[in-house]
Amino acid sequence: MKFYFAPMEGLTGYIYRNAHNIYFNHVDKYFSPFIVASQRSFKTREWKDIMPENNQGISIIPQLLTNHADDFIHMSKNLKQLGYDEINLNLGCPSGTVVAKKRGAGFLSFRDELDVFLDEVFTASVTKISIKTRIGVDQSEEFYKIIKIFNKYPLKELIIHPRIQKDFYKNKPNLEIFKDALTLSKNPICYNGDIFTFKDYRTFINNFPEVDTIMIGRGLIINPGLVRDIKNNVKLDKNELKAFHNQIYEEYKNTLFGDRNILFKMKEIWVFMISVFSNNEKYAKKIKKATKLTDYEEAVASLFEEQTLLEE
Ligand SMILES: Cc1cc2nc3c(=O)[nH]c(=O)nc-3n(C[C@H](O)[C@H](O)[C@H](O)COP(=O)(O)O)c2cc1C
Repeated sequence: MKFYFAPMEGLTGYIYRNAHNIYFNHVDKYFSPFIVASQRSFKTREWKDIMPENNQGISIIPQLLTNHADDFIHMSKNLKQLGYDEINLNLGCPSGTVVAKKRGAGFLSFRDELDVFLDEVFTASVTKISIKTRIGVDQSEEFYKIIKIFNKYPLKELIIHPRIQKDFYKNKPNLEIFKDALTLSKNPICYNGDIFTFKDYRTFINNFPEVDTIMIGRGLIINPGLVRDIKNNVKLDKNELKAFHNQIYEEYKNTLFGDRNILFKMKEIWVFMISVFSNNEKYAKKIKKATKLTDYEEAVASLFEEQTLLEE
């Protein structure tokens, strides 16, 4: 089984990825949070995230968000120059502002335009292209039309998060549609969605033994050792989690300016990671309320000292 770390805007930037790769070296590929493609060169933040020096020893696939073939091709060329030979297209982002611009999952409603877009980017053939997609915008059945378009092109991989845009993260992944995708797709498939525990993984793989690639997002932010647990049955340890946390925190302190920015990044991780701890509510509140680094450090230290990690 291959495991991918899902792209997560605001969370899985290069600082997080590097720390994860040092402490939990069991993920086959990381995907960068999306970069909005355009004719410009990279913004500083984007550049830092994908520059090879900041991703040494990490297998990373950059992701682009756009509905303009010219922009996709332009940025693909820039990425190729940096050594990337695969680019992932984001057709899954459900956010209102992204969808309103016909991007991400919003592009799935404009199937003729999507077809023309793919025709142009595959004709240009700058790098290999994989797609990360939802199964539709308003209804799951849209997927049967969408897959016909994907099947016209030689994708490196089709990563399916079987929710519709309107679901955001509510409801359950639609495994009926996913099952059909496995038979209908001419391209290799990777599954993504709601694998939070070893048990979730087992249940999924019992139902879909033919799947050989799984992408995990929130489950890995909650428990960064989840893939190791699945592969080797080694549980997350509090000391290594603390060391992992400290590495990320120190790096943010070294690269970001001002307590506010550092705390903002750390709090985003804790929204998820707090769930591996027992009795976490009180600590979650303290971390959320922290406005100074010292308050934050105190809250985190007491959490690690006073609570244990939950098993599942
Ligand atoms: C905070 C957040 C940021 C995300 N950013 C991206 C992104 O930049 N690109 C993308 O394709 N998906 C993004 N996603 C979606 C995840 O990659 C993934 O598809 C989704 O969380 C479902 O997988 P999971 O159930 O394993 O978390 C994001 C999700 C969250 C919650």
